[in-house]
Amino acid sequence: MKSQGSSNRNILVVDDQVDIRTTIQFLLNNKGFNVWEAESPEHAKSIIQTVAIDMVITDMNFQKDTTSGKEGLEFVAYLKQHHPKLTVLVMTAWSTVSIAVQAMQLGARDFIEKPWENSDFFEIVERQINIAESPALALPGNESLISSEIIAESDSFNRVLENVKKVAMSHASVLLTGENGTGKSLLAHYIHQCSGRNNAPFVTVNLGAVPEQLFESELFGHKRGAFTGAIEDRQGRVSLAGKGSLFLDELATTSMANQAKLLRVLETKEFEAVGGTSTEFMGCRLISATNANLVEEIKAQNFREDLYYRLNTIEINIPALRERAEDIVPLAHHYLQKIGVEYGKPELTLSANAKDKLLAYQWPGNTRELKHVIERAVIFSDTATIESNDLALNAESSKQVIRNQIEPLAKVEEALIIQALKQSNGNINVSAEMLGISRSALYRRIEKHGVKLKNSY
Ligand SMILES: Nc1ncnc2c1ncn2[C@@H]1O[C@H](COP(=O)(O)OP(=O)(O)OP(=O)(O)O)[C@@H](O)[C@H]1O
Repeated sequence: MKSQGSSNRNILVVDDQVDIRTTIQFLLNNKGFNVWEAESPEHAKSIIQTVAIDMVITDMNFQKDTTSGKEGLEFVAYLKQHHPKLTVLVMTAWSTVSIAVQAMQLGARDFIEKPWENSDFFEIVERQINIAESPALALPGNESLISSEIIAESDSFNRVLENVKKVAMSHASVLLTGENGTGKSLLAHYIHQCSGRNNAPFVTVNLGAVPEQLFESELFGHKRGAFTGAIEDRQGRVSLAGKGSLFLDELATTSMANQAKLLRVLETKEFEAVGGTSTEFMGCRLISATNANLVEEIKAQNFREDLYYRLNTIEINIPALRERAEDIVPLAHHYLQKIGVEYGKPELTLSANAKDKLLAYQWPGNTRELKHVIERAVIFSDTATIESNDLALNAESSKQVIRNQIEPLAKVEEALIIQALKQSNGNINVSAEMLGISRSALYRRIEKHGVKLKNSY
């Protein structure tokens, strides 16, 4: 059955419930689309044979009392195989979002949660129609710029990239997990660039660096005079992100009280600036990252389970660098080339011994640490080849510490932090750089170990 809109774009709605089909038909006709209806995947297949359909929006369960999504998944796989250019959106209940994730792995572009807000529903449809009509929207120059900066040789990191590209097109909240320096921020940016939101801002909030009492103001903004120090109106990050992506880095550092505030906004999609009276709509997509084990943090009652489920529609774990040894030398070459050019030494190479040393090291600071090691080596190298001695690493002793557990790891960590602070005369930026971790990660550890910050060391 077809109902006419004013445009020539055809959307096929597949659902066994007539009221759902009617609601969508009404909504999309109003926006100018022609809507075709099918009550089953079989019916839909016959329509697709005869009509030039632009988009399929399909339910995942077609038999009474089934919730497995099996029929829907088979239908998505069929569409991907026989009509690979067709844009497919799936509809799922909030509790079965995992089915939507499987559907996206099979080729669906995005999902719509039932029950939906009409504005959200239309926004998702419109974004995917725009991407289908103008693929450049999804893959502008920036995408290739960032992807050329991402080194991926190992199977495990390539799998991460595959998943990242698949989820980028959807509106799903993504949680990136992995140790410090594994590339979570880089991939968050990449998700944004590969998404249909890439013409809108990508805004980062490093939650580890936001003082507890300024959390609301940082995220939602404040009005002049709202609190001592609020000398003028300030726009929050959520509103700065607009319809783009908001990247919440160091998520686990958020206090329970602020987690509750964040959750409330995510549930209602509405927020007010501190001291403000008007309600604003949250239109951005959320990408978050943490190096903590949130399941453990939930058990320890440090993290809200309901917030975790709001943020981790799709969770992607980035393996530590030592678990993907194939990436180590290509990454080292990448940085050697890049940093070599910056320092006027473009011809530098790595000796075989240097490569062995890089491969033997454990990389607790992951790719960030590797980058710093190469930078140091470039600065100090006097010859065209970087030898193992030029790398300020001691693979043997680093293994020794892990093998013998000479000191509890926490003690070693504390001692290293104090040493870095002493050497940098208390400068947090320099210390973080020396330790190969972010500023906020350093602050967190300083707090954990109770290290006293002094003006001079
Ligand atoms: N696969 C990669 N290819 C090239 N560079 C990478 C890759 N992964 C990470 N990097 C680089 O390593 C550095 C650290 O990465 P990034 O800041 O994204 O890590 P992170 O996991 O967000 O760290 P943290 O948890 O400390 O915030 C950055 O300079 C980033 O560009």
